Amino acid sequence: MITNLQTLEKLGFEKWFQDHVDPERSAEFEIARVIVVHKDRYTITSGLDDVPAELVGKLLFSAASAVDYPAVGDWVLVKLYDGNTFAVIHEIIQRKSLLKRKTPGKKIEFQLIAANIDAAFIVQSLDHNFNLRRLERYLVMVNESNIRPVVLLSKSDLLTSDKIAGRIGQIHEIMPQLQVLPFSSNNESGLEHVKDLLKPGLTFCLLGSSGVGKTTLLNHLIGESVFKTKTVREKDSKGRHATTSRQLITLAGGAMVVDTPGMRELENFSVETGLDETFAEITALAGKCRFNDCSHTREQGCAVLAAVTEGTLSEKRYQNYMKMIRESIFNDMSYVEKRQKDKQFAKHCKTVMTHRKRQKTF
Ligand SMILES: Nc1nc2c(ncn2[C@@H]2O[C@H](COP(=O)(O)OP(=O)(O)OP(=O)(O)O)[C@@H](O)[C@H]2O)c(=O)[nH]1
Ligand SMILES: [Zn+2]
Repeated sequence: MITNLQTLEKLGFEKWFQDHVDPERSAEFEIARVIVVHKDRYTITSGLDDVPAELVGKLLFSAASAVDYPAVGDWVLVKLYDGNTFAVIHEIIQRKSLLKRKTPGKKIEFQLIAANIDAAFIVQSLDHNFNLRRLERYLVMVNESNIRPVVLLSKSDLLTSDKIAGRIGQIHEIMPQLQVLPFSSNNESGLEHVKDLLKPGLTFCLLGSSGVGKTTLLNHLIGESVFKTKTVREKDSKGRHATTSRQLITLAGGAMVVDTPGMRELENFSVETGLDETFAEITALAGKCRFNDCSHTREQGCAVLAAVTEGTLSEKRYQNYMKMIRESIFNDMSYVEKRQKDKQFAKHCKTVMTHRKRQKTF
C-alpha cells in the first residue's frame, strides 16, 4: 500500500485535507482512511487494501479525551509493516466534520460517531413518525457537526401526493432552504433523486428513528455495491478471528456511507452551537434584546417577544426554540441531576441561560 493520490481522492481525500498535512509528515507516512473502529482496533484503507491497524503509543498516552482517538471516516497518517498487512496509526489529520454525542454523566465527555461526513440524510417516514420537532433536533445536531443536512421522507407510498406536498410545505415553512426529498423503497419512487446526490468521493450518513426505513434504503443503495459481501477479518486481542462488518461502505457509484452501531442509537444528542444555526433568525433577534441575560419570556425590550407580537416570528417557531433550549440544558445534565432538578426546572433553565449569555458577553 503506497499512498496514491488518485486512489485517495476516490475515497474523499480532497485538497482541504492535503492542505492540512505537514509536507514533511506526509513524506514520512502513508495516508489512509479509517473504515472500522472496534474498541482499540481499527481497519484502514488506502483504497487498495484493507489493513488492520493500532494506535502508536505516543497517541495513546497523549490522548486526553475521546475526540483524540480515530473515528470511522478519519484520515490518518500511518506506517505499514509485515508486507503491508499491519499498520500503526501515528496521527489523525484535521477533521472537516465530526459527529459525536455526549455520554451520559456529569463530565463533558463525548463518544465519537463518525468523522468527515459531507452530508447527513435525516430520514423521517411519512406515517406517524413524521414530526417537525424531532426533525429540528436532528438538524441542530447535524448543523453543529458541520455537516450538510438533507431530509428524506420515506414510505411515500403510504400517502397521496397532495398530503406529501403538504408535509414538505410544513418543513419549508420553518426551514425554507432545506432540501427535502420524498421517496419509497417499496415502489422505488423518488429513489433516483436520492441516488443523484450520491456523488463519488462524498461521504454520507443515515440518521433517523428506528423503523423509518434506513436499512431498507441502505440495502437498495448497497444492492448495487461491489463491496456487498466484503467483511473485515482480523484477530482480536485474544487471537481469535473476529469478523467486523465494514462501517464505511463504498457504493458502486463511488459515494460512501457510514453505518456504525453508534449511528443507530443517536436519538439522544446534545445540542449547543447547532441551536444558533437552526434558529438563526431568533439568535439574531436575541442580540437586539435590551438585556444581555434576556430569557425571552417576559422582559421589557425583548426583541424576540416583540417579533412574535408583530407576527414576523411565528408563535410556534418561538415555542420550539424555547423548548429546544430547555431540552439542551436538560440533555447536558446527568440522569440523577435531571431527577433532582425536574421540579425546579424552569428556575434552573433561567440560571443556566443567564450564565451562558454572560460567557458570550465577556
Ligand atoms: N410502506 C413502506 N414500508 C417501508 C418502506 N421502507 C421500509 N419499510 C418498512 O418499514 C419497516 C422498518 O424498516 P427498516 O429499514 O428496518 O427501518 P430502520 O430505519 O432501518 O430501523 P432500525 O434498523 O431499527 O434503525 C420494515 O417493516 C420495512 O419493510 C417503504 O418505502 N414503504
Ligand atoms: Zn429577549
